[in-house]
Amino acid sequence: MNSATPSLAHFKLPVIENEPMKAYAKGSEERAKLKQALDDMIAQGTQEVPVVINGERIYTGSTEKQLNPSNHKSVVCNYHQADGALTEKAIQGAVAAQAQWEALPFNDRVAVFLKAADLLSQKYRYKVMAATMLGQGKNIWQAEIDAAAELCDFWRFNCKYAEEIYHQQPPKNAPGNWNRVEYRALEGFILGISPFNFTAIGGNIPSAPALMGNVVLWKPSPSAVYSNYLVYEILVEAGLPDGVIQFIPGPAEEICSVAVNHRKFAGLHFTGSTRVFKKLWTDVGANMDKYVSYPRLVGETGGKNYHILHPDLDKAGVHHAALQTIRAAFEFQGQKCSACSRCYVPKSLYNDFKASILAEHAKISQGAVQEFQHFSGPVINKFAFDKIKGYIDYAHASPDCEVIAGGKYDESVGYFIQPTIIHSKDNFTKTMVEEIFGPVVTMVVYDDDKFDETCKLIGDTTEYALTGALFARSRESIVHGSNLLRQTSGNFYINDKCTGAVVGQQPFGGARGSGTNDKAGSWTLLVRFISMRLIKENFVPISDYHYPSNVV
Ligand SMILES: NC(=O)c1ccc[n+]([C@@H]2O[C@H](COP(=O)([O-])OP(=O)(O)OC[C@H]3O[C@@H](n4cnc5c(N)ncnc54)[C@H](O)[C@@H]3O)[C@@H](O)[C@H]2O)c1
Ligand SMILES: N[C@@H](CCC=O)C(=O)O
Repeated sequence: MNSATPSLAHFKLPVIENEPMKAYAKGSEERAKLKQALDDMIAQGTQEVPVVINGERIYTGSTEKQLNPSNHKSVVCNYHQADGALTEKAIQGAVAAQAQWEALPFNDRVAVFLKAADLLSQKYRYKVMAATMLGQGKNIWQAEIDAAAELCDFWRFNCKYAEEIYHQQPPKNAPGNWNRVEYRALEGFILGISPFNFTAIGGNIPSAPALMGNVVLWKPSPSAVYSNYLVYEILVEAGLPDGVIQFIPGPAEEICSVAVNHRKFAGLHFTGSTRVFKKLWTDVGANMDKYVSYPRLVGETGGKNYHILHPDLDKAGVHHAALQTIRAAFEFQGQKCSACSRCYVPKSLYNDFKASILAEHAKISQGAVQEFQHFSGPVINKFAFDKIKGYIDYAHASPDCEVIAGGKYDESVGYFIQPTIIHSKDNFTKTMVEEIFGPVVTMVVYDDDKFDETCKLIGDTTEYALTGALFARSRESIVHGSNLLRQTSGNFYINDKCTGAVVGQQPFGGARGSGTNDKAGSWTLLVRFISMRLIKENFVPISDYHYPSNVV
């Protein structure tokens, strides 16, 4: 008999609010505590990160290193890798754990994630931020909005959304009947694959399906293993039962091949590049005859996000757009799927916009993240450095492009690439079309009387449709532009930068090449990981099978 808490009440969640963000101003308590956490983490040296399956921490001896991108001679952790056999063991353990986890009353599952959020908010905030800064190259503010605030918000708001979903019941009952719906987990396991660039996404990838009663194999990014492992241990301390989430860093293709070929593969929760998601989709498609049910494939992928300025902007509006473009293009070195990497400027405003953005660009300081004054830090690794460098070298060599700011790079200590601004005469130059995922933004100029055509160009230029922003003054321009740009992004911003969605405020995601647009940070993501069962209970026995219409 299940030892779950008997259902003796309908519990109400605590009031769910966004995690307050701390400013880390000079002399503040939070800055001192974060500094201490950074110093401690630097002093502790390289950490060992295990595979965790069924609660067992497994040091396989097959290890890879996660480097500090600010100083790539420094090793943040050695992580032990799962292989195919351990992946199979993780699947068996997860599937064995599901029945008891799903049967746990909703409030007991919720309590794990609410407690994890409070543990992160208070006890572990600075440690997880320090791991995100040193391991992934985020400065203080980028670490705060991600590894502290957004992850707390994911954990808390998902509970609120899940409660709202559970309250969705059939509105009508015929006399003598009671119709009810239960929200089952999916049969089998979910494969969760997370990217390097947000610790919060790492935490949400396994947590969202698990909250709904699913069991998950979580493969973190090799460039975010340490912070993701700390997140995992917080979930364990919060009471997550063994086997519900299996933590399996390791060779992605080997792990995914075992998982995607397994009969009990019930779904994929992926965030990462479009290329990888499309490959996984085809791998699943090739195995459809093996599965118990149709797997749920949920993916948030690439972006080639834009800012467009309307000709009706005044000088102040142009300067505001320049400031917001600096933030959207260069925060976290442009390593956000939402980063602004293309900018459309009307001819009449170009000189003012160029003057503003160059003046602001000149103020950007770049360096190691533990030197708090820097707005810009390193890109994540050698692969990214070489890829982004290639786009900059292309621009330097292209007759259609002029590098008007930045354009230099240095990997002698960390993977540092200067925030770079390109002016292109070609609307379809490579840096206007392809995702760069680095601190590079390309601007093109359009004729003032070609706003409508430019809006169409925005949609026709890339495969992506993740985020975009329109800067305009009049309501008429805002309405007109919003309508023309409807299909160009899943997150559309008006007079604001195209990055920075907050859980509970701006559900996040895009369609086309940017993903399935299931919207992380909203209820629509959670419903992808449930399978409803309708229950109709009849209270009144019948005495005859005939219907009145049969009586003649
Ligand atoms: N839309 C969003 O919400 C969102 C959020 C973050 C990142 N992203 C996208 O992710 C990319 C950057 O993150 P990244 O560099 O970690 O992406 P990535 O695709 O290189 O890696 C993402 C995850 O996939 C794994 N992976 C890599 N190759 C794989 C394979 N062949 N099979 C299975 N798994 C594989 C990686 O190990 C990692 O865990 C960018 O394209 C960015 O736009 C999108
Ligand atoms: N949700 C984040 C982007 C996540 C992807 O990298 C934003 O809105 O800036």
